[in-house]
Amino acid sequence: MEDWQNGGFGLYIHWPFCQAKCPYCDFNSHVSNTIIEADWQTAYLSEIDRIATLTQGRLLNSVFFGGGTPSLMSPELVNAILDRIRARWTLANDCEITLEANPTSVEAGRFQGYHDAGVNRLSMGIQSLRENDLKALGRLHSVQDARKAFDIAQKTFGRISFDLIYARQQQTLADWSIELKEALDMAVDHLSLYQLTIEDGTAFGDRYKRGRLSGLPTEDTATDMYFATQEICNTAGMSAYEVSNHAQKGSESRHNEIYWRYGDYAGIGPGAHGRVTINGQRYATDTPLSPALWLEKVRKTGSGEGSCTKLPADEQLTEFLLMGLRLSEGVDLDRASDIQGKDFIIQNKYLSEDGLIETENGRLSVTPKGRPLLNAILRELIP
Ligand SMILES: C[S@@+](CC[C@H](N)C(=O)[O-])C[C@H]1O[C@@H](n2cnc3c(N)ncnc32)[C@H](O)[C@@H]1O
Ligand SMILES: C[S@@+](CC[C@H](N)C(=O)[O-])C[C@H]1O[C@@H](n2cnc3c(N)ncnc32)[C@H](O)[C@@H]1O
Ligand code: SF4
Repeated sequence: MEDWQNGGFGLYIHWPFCQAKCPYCDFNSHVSNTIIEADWQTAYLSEIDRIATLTQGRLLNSVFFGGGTPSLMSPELVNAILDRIRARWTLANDCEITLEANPTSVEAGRFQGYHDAGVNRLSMGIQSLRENDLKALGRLHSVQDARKAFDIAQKTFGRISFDLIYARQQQTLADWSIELKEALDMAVDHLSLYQLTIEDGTAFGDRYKRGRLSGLPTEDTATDMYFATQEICNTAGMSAYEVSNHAQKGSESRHNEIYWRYGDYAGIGPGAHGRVTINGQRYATDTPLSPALWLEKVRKTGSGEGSCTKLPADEQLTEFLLMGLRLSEGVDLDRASDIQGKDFIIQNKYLSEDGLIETENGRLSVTPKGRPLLNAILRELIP
């Protein structure tokens, strides 16, 4: 086996800029009007060369342009990055190349260019199909923009996905059920459905602390929304393959699966993290968060690496379970034993007696009933 013990190998490229900062978002994204693309291109290509040297001979299963808003990159920049990647690694025949896009008309105008550069999957941040809610979420697109951009994407790419956020302010269970069905009518084969999380350090986080974020559903309503989501998507043939990700069979995101199957991925760009195995040793890598510092570091030292830490077996096992149990397919118990160097034993017998987890054909998974309790289950399973 290897590569990496079947999770595969991918590259994550982080573009850290957005046109405006959304009030809920704690991703590493910044608004700047002084972006010199040529400098960014030089830095990305230099990082690709450095990482290619460390991972020579590996077969690439996925490239993911994430952000920030990668659809603000010019197609020429995306093409230059992909050209360099194609020159440095062998790409698997079915290599998935995804780019995250915001659905404004300007960005939709670049879709063909991304396709021509080699992108074969587009992931669109639609977030909501309700005008007022898009405004409350601070988005710059309208529902009509989103639908138009989606149509263009559908004509351009073989695979498309979009993200929606639910459990929003003033949203009821009935509202969400109708909106979700409208989304499913848009004939997609992959959907990411995220429950709104109020993150510290965001505008929503600040408003929430001051008691100024009104109309959020209660925890019980949000849980009901989660179960309704599962039911509606199951009926539409779009079951969850991970907590928030739904797909038709065969349309699961390869890139996401690399992370959840605990494969290897190298992170390029400000704030990108990676898990890379070199000579049998698994490392966790990261890079400086600040776009300016990252750019400066690559230019001056020839490396954007912030830290590169050997992962001890117990941390690997924790990560393996944390990631893998999010997937409906669960984790391979033999691999858990391999990682920790002795048999992996489930200590708490009540978890399976209560129908929260199950073991079948050498795999351990969390049942649909257990899924909302995933964090509590993980605490019981991690030695
Ligand atoms: C890095 S963003 C996506 C890229 C793109 N800039 C966009 O906004 O469309 C990835 C996704 O995470 C989700 N997301 C970000 N912050 C969230 C939050 N606080 N709660 C729930 N989902 C969130 C959004 O659905 C978003 O599309
Ligand atoms: C937020 S998810 C959105 C997925 C999207 N809905 C789709 O199906 O394509 C984006 C992907 O990029 C990865 N990612 C996001 N930020 C990252 C970072 N800073 N370093 C490495 N990977 C990152 C995530 O783990 C995930 O696989
Ligand atoms: S949600 Fe997307 S567009 Fe909004 S700030 Fe975050 S990364 Fe940027």
